[in-house]
Amino acid sequence: IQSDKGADPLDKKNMKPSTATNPENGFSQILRLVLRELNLFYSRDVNGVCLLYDLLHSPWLRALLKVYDCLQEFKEKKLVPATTHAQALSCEALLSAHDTVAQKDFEPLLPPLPDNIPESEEAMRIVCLVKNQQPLGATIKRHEMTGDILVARVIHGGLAERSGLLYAGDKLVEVNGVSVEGLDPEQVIHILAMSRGTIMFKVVPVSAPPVNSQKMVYVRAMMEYWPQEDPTIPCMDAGLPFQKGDILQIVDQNDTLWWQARKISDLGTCAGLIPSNHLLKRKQREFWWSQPYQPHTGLQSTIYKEEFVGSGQKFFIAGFRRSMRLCRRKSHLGPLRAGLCGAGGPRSALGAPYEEVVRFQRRPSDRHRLVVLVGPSGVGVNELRRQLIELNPKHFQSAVPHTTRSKKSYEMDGREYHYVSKETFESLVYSHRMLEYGEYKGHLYGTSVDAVQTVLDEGKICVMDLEPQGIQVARTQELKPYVIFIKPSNMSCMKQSRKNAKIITDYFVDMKFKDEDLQEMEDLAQKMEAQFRQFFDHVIVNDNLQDACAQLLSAVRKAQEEPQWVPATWVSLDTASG
Ligand SMILES: Nc1ncnc2c1ncn2[C@@H]1O[C@H](COP(=O)(O)OP(=O)(O)OP(=O)(O)O)[C@@H](O)[C@H]1O
Repeated sequence: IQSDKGADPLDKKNMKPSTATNPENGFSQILRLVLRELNLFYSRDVNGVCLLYDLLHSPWLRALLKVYDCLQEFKEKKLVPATTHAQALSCEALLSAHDTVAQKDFEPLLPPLPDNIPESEEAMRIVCLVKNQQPLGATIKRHEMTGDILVARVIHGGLAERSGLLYAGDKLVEVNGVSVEGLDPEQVIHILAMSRGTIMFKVVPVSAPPVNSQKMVYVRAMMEYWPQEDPTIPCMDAGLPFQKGDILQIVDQNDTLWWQARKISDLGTCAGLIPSNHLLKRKQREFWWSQPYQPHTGLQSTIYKEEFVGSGQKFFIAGFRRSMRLCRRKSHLGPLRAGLCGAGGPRSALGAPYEEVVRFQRRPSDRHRLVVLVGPSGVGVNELRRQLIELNPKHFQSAVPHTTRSKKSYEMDGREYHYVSKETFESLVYSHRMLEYGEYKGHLYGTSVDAVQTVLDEGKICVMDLEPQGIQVARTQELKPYVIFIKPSNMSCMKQSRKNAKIITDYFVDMKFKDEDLQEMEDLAQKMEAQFRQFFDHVIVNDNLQDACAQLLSAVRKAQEEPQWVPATWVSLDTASG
């Protein structure tokens, strides 16, 4: 450190801004003066001054100040173009690029328009389309009275629609010079199929082309649809197959029977035909009545598991008691549920085939969404739930269930259970405040909406496991559940990963999984997925426990922090995200 004892204190007249001509008057100069001032303090050994002195002496700070001075100097210089012809040159380059593009012969060449068009055909339109790998994207039909071949519908995003030259209602006169008069639509399709390259249509335009003024609607498919298996679809090739749970963008609802839609996973493609809400309901009803009545076989399993006995944690995890879990398995078909919730048998009211959905982003100030885990008995739903809560008990919590059995000496009301009378329990059921309930050894057990809300009101994430029949009851605006399906992996993996897994049943302690148990779990998982997948927001395969737990944590975080598709009825317009 250089000391400059005896230097004058900083005086105001030296604090001039930098100039191009005298950079020494700039920041370097100020730094020099500050250093001189510090020197004085330094000599007086004032605390901390050494540090500041070193800092201001550092080469990097000096280098930075030099750069700053240079920039200041540069700012005052006037910018001049590198060449005086720059403008003229750029103009020339642009014109040259234009000429190169204009003179190029682009493929394919369209045929010249016929020059002998009679005057009476003035109202005709000649449309040339170049066939590529894609279908033309239009369907045709024969007019019942006149026999004319008409364009029945133009598919959104298809070649015909993108050309902007063909409209539903246009009358087809010729295809590639061949008159279509008297032909069947199939014969016209044959001509089209035989044509290669360019196709020329001669059409009489529809007097008022339809305008699609409908807004785009998004729906979740609540059932599956296979056009190949539907003989009533107007054009099988134009059909859009979908599965339960697919999110569809409905682009056209002009036809009351057949809508046009795309899957959101495939928005770049041309739309396809799907049955309208009305038509699908009709099909559902017809199918329903054609089925022989089968009492609900249920999802019961013989596997009854271990009660979780909080392995020495300081916190208490509610909702894992054996009675509650066994009751859930045993009596989810109880007369109360079947009668009240309509979720029991196949003859319960038919749901809507499509559910309108919107993108929903939870705001940080909003309550968390309820996290629901669903899975076949023994797959590890409770193990995963327990692990998640153990990871952060301040953030994740179970709801405290209700029971009508009496409290044991070591239990505390509101900790293991809420102990209530049978009348109170039943009034909760009748007022639809029970998400799930059942009977076990003569007592009622269940989880109430209020118990879940208590957890959510504390700013925590409530994690519960539900029988799939209970999902619909939980799907309300107030709980906005995010449903995760826990699925077993294939049999050989399960045999390996569950080698040491123990299950406690009503009658055996520490029972190992048998092959039949694993097979039953797989069958049950398939049934659950086939019946309820439309309600699953996420699926986790529970093979390796740690992986599954990490996936669960990430899914729960996404559910709370990232936009998700939720039923439109859960969200008022102002909170839906684009
Ligand atoms: N990925 C895994 N690897 C090994 N063992 C597992 C795994 N997942 C769960 N287990 C074990 O399998 C057994 C059953 O799991 P768990 O009790 O969580 O089943 P469950 O799905 O909650 O069934 P139920 O709903 O009938 O109680 C437990 O012993 C658990 O520790």
